[in-house]
Amino acid sequence: MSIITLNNLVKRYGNNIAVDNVNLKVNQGEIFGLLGPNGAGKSTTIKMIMGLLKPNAGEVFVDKYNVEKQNLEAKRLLGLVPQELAVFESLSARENVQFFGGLYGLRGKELDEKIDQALEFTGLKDRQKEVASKFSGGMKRRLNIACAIVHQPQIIIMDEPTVGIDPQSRNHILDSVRELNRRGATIIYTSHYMEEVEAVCSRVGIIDHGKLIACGTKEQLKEQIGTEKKILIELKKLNEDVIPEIKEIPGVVGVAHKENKLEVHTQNSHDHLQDILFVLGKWNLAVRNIGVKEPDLESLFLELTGKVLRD
Ligand SMILES: Nc1ncnc2c1ncn2[C@@H]1O[C@H](COP(=O)(O)OP(=O)(O)OP(=O)(O)O)[C@@H](O)[C@H]1O
Repeated sequence: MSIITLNNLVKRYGNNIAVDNVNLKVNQGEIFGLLGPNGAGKSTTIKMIMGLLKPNAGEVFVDKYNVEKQNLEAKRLLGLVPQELAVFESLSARENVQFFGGLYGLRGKELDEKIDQALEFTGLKDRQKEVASKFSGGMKRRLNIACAIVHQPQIIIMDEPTVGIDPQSRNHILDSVRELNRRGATIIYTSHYMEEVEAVCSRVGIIDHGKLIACGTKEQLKEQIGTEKKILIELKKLNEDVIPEIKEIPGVVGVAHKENKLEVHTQNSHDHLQDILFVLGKWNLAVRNIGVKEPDLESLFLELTGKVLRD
């Protein structure tokens, strides 16, 4: 069941079209990744989902609510972790979370309990009394998350939550994305880091110049372009006579070799490893090492847009 629906969504800034007729459904309970380079239109899309920005055309539904017309009802279901830190430097961690909890209408004992849970969840409970200005970049990012989830929303939108932080905080954030999802939240996660999206998201939309150019599970996306998988095999000793027989295995599209190493290119949709090992065994060729290089979203992006994802 879809919990967020974008219908023909358009946003222009003067002549620049930031979001270009995007149609998208995000399913309840999934971690949906919105992947695209800087300036692709990710933040603009998120702002329209949150009702912070009015589209030029099209509409957004959050659950059954039209975001423009039933903004309050929709907002109650949403929590936004914005790209720019939205914490008050002069307030303590606890006071920050308290402020945001208050905005969502939490009061008294319920507010206190939910603040405790949000601080605990983001690993900031021990530092709750310290002012945010003393925090490292990674801790501020975690506080940003605590503020966004204090009201325990059904849907959490994270806009590039790991930009400019150390690897430890990054891993902490990625773990918390998985944990929030395990506890039932639907997550939209935007990033221009392919590895992060691959690591945490169940489905991915790829956006470039405001257009959603591909959407599906990671496996579907990779199959869509039919990128080859490479199987790298190191043998004790290579007998080149085996190569024509490996080439005959259905789905094998090419074999390269150097010294005692074979590089077998196969179609991604088939699993050929067993067949290749069978042929090598038949020729009594001992295998020292095997590695499989899967196609990744980076190669898909390159194929779809003709450019690399990284800036
Ligand atoms: N307030 C604004 N006024 C004019 N143009 C804008 C404004 N906000 C965004 N844009 C433009 O709209 C396009 C999409 O920007 P957006 O911030 O949505 O991209 P993004 O994918 O989130 O990239 P980033 O990761 O850099 O934030 C860009 O060309 C950007 O320059």
